[in-house]
Amino acid sequence: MSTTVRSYCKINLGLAIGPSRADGYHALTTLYQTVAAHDLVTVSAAPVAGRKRTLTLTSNDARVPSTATGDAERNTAYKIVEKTLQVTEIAADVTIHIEKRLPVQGGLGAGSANAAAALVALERELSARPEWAAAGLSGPEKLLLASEVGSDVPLFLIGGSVLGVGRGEEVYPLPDLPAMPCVLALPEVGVSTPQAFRDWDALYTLPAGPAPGMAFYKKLTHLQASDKLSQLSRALASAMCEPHSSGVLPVGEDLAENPVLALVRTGIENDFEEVVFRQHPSLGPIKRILADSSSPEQSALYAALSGSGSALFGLYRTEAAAKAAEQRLTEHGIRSLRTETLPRGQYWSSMVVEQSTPPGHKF
Ligand SMILES: C[C@](O)(CO)[C@H](O)COP(=O)(O)OP(=O)(O)OC[C@H]1O[C@@H](n2ccc(N)nc2=O)[C@H](O)[C@@H]1O
Ligand SMILES: Nc1ncnc2c1ncn2[C@@H]1O[C@H](COP(=O)(O)OP(=O)(O)OP(=O)(O)O)[C@@H](O)[C@H]1O
Repeated sequence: MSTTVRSYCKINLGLAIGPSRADGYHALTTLYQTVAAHDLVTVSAAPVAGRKRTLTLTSNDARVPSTATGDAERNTAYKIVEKTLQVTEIAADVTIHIEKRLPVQGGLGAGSANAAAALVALERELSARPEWAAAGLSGPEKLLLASEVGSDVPLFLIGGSVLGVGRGEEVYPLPDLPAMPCVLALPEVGVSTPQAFRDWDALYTLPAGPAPGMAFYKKLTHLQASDKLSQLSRALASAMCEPHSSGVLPVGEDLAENPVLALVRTGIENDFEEVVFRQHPSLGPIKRILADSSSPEQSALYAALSGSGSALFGLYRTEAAAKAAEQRLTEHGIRSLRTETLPRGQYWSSMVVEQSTPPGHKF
């Protein structure tokens, strides 16, 4: 048997970084949105005699930790499959293949999505065998395993528009924003997420003891940092509620698009831009290319860095505007991907590509 699923990626519509926590993570608030661009993850599982299980991981991309590169244990998909087999006490030979189409270290959560996709595919493999069918994990158990693999993994077990708080792993499904044309700009540079958080701390944390040149440091107190999180939460809540509130829509604005317009009007920002655009000066101009057009109707409704980057995205009102943005990026020699945001229903209904059974197999 083998099951292939689409491993969709995400963008962040606003990301506020809060105080660093005792466990080394940072509190954050973000609105995740799943996007149709994807990798493909194939899992096959076969029973083994005895209790010894084997796990093999292959990929078409040498940058993905795999059995061939000798560090498969670092791979998010490997980790979640291993944890699931341990918890369910299932002895199986499992192979995972990741066909990478999305960038590595792109801020699109592609590696995190691979873990959620591997879990979905593994579940389907297990449920197809009578001897394993009863061993399934509950929804909360799956979210817990996902959060142990990475802060960005649980969102992919929800899909659509998702509120992320805590260190990003505490996720709540939000009413879906309408599907919109989206262009991803994929610069050649990779950005390390831990390094981007360290750069944030370096910018906003005063060094211990008296130091000359203190004026160069900005201090974000614990209180101010917490307030940044609350500000974004308030902006998200009011924007999501706007179509139902007593607010009067400005003339000419489409009600269906209104939550996105309302979000943009609240001034959502990605805090990572402040540090990542300094470290990688080529990225700021790409945001302007995504955002601006000579004709106002072709400008992006919103453009920003995704997560810690290096990918950036633009959201557009029409396919024509998205195509024009793609064209502008091509003219500047920047790789891009034209796609669309993916509401929760479509995320789940289009996830499974195929499930095959070996000849002669009986359910
Ligand atoms: C930047 C985002 O992509 C936004 O969506 C995520 O916060 C990153 O999520 P992720 O890649 O799943 O991150 P994890 O694998 O959990 O953490 C990688 C490293 O990033 C840092 N990290 C991550 C999340 C967080 N809220 N605070 C942090 O400081 C920590 O140094 C951690 O060791
Ligand atoms: N399944 C995977 N695919 C790609 N990289 C992986 C995977 N599992 C672990 N990694 C490691 O994780 C690192 C980050 O890769 P990933 O593609 O998840 O970054 P990202 O898109 O920036 O994610 P995020 O938005 O969560 O920060 C890679 O450099 C790689 O060594």
